[in-house]
Amino acid sequence: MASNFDSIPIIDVSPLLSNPEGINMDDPIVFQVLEMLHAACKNVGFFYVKGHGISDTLVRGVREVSRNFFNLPLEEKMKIKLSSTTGYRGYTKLLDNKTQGKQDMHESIDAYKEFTPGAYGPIGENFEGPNLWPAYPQELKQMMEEYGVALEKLSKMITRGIVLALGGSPDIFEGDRAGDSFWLMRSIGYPGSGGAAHPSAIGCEAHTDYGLLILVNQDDNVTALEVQNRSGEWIPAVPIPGTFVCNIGDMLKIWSNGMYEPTVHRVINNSSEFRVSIPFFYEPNFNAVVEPLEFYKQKTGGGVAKFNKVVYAEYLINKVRNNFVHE
Ligand SMILES: O=C(O)CCC(=O)C(=O)O
Ligand SMILES: [Fe+2]
Repeated sequence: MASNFDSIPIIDVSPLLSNPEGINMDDPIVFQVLEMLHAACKNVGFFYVKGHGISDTLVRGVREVSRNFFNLPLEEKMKIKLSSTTGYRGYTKLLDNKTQGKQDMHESIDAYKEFTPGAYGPIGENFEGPNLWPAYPQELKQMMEEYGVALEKLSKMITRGIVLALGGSPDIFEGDRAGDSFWLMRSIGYPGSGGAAHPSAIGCEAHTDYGLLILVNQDDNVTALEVQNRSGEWIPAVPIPGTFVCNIGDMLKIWSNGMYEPTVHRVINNSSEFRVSIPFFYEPNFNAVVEPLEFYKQKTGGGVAKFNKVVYAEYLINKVRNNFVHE
């Protein structure tokens, strides 16, 4: 449960990356990072990730190239339109995405992990690829693919740190759980208010995210993401150059038996600038069965499960079907 935080902690994760053989718990600096991760997940549900080792060129580059795409005429962008027949991959125009039933003042490109058609039977057909990339900017595909590889690695490492913080086995979320994460990357463009009459001012309605862990790469010059504390106050996630904003999702709540709960957040772009952000959603395996883990049941309430199990793909399809305006 989010506490009455009034700021979002900053965690330098570089000590977790310095040992390629694994995270060394005996190192007091590592230990301190793990403690900070646990406290941030428990009390805030959000933290900035610093020292992540991903090049600034790539982090800024994916935003700039996405911005160039959003600047194209609508008819050009609609050539890669997302629908239920594209596996929910591709472009969604302004106001065609819904959060909590309300239209969002944003446009986006969604790319999911690609998998072999037929790999998951009938339910998998809903999400079969390939991803849809535009002819222009031509470099978007390659940059986003490189970005996806880097962000999956980073998400995995942070997840390991969260488990190790309580003395759990670091690979608890690998293998059948999230070892083959069905991740989603979403490039989002939020128009600036700039005095224009918008039918909706909310870039993204208040919500929690579905998966395990989310890393948001946001423009440096616009503050628009807001995080709700226990008293209902909205705390701005002011951009800190060189960091990602990390938050936890619904599936981590179930797996951790409520040790960690996702925090409600929303996006409002009141600036005059067009804002680009790229959340990377680190998710369970497509067909993972998500239920409270024994390790966390012991830590949270005498071994008793507080939540029912969920098949991730079923959870996802229900969410996604409610999210897009279908014509
Ligand atoms: O744009 C952002 O900063 C975050 C967007 C978000 O919360 C989401 O897409 O789930
Ligand atoms: Fe979100």
